[in-house]
Amino acid sequence: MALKAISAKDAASLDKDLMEIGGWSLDQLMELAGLSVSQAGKYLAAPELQDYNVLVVCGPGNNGGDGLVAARHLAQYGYNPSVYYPKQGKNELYQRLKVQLENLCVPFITDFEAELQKTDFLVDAIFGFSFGGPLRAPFGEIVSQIEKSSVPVLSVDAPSSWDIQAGPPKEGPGATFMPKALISLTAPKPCVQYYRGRHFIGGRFLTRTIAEKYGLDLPQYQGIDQILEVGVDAEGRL
Ligand SMILES: NC(=O)C1=CN([C@@H]2O[C@H](COP(=O)(O)OP(=O)(O)OC[C@H]3O[C@@H](n4cnc5c(N)ncnc54)[C@H](O)[C@@H]3O)[C@@H](O)[C@H]2O)[C@@H](O)CC1
Ligand SMILES: [K+]
Repeated sequence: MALKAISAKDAASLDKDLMEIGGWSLDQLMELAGLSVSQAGKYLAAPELQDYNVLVVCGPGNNGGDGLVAARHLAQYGYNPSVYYPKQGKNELYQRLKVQLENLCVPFITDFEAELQKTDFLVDAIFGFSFGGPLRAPFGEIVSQIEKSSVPVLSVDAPSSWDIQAGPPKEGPGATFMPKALISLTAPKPCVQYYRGRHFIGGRFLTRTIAEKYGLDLPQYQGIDQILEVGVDAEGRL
């Protein structure tokens, strides 16, 4: 199935349209985005829920917010998530998501290296479509550690450290980062052409009018599913 990509600028503008014209709140969009991430995680993880450790690494923006929501759903499904959130977003929405996780006894860990050793699966919710420029501390070190580990990774919206347009950096942290799975939200970002792995689409809130405005395809989600698996062929086409 072919799905057109959306630039970072259009993705930000589409979000604004959903909220300013479409009647959505950020909480709602983030909830559906995070729900999709959790469904992709469940799809990829082992069926033995109880002993399955999932480490959700969250960045300071809304990509990190999607990770916080996903961690909550994974906990409710019966997985054993923990959250690494080294630069915590200050706004009220992130604070509330954090309280929700604390009430489910989901740990916020500080020793990332030790946690990486015991995790079965990692959700990369560090940066999404607003990432730009070289990685600032502490994220260069975090991405390097993820890159070096053999833990399977699900990246949310984009592999963190990749330029949204131009893909993986030529050198330094992230240059060899290739997550096992990627879930694009609303529409794939242009960097997906450099991606090789399992690819899902999620964020089931696109309307026909908005899809037409941005020249996007409406993903053909099946039934009640919040995600759809889409391929990437040998030439990088979706
Ligand atoms: N319509 C959609 O598809 C929706 C998307 N959402 C999510 O929102 C994301 C975009 O969120 P944001 O715009 O908040 O941005 P991001 O979460 O992509 O990143 C912004 C944060 O990263 C920091 N940052 C950027 N470049 C950096 C660098 N080089 N080194 C260190 N820090 C850096 C910025 O200072 C800022 O704090 C999407 O990718 C998606 O995951 C959802 O939450 C809501 C709906
Ligand atoms: K990401």
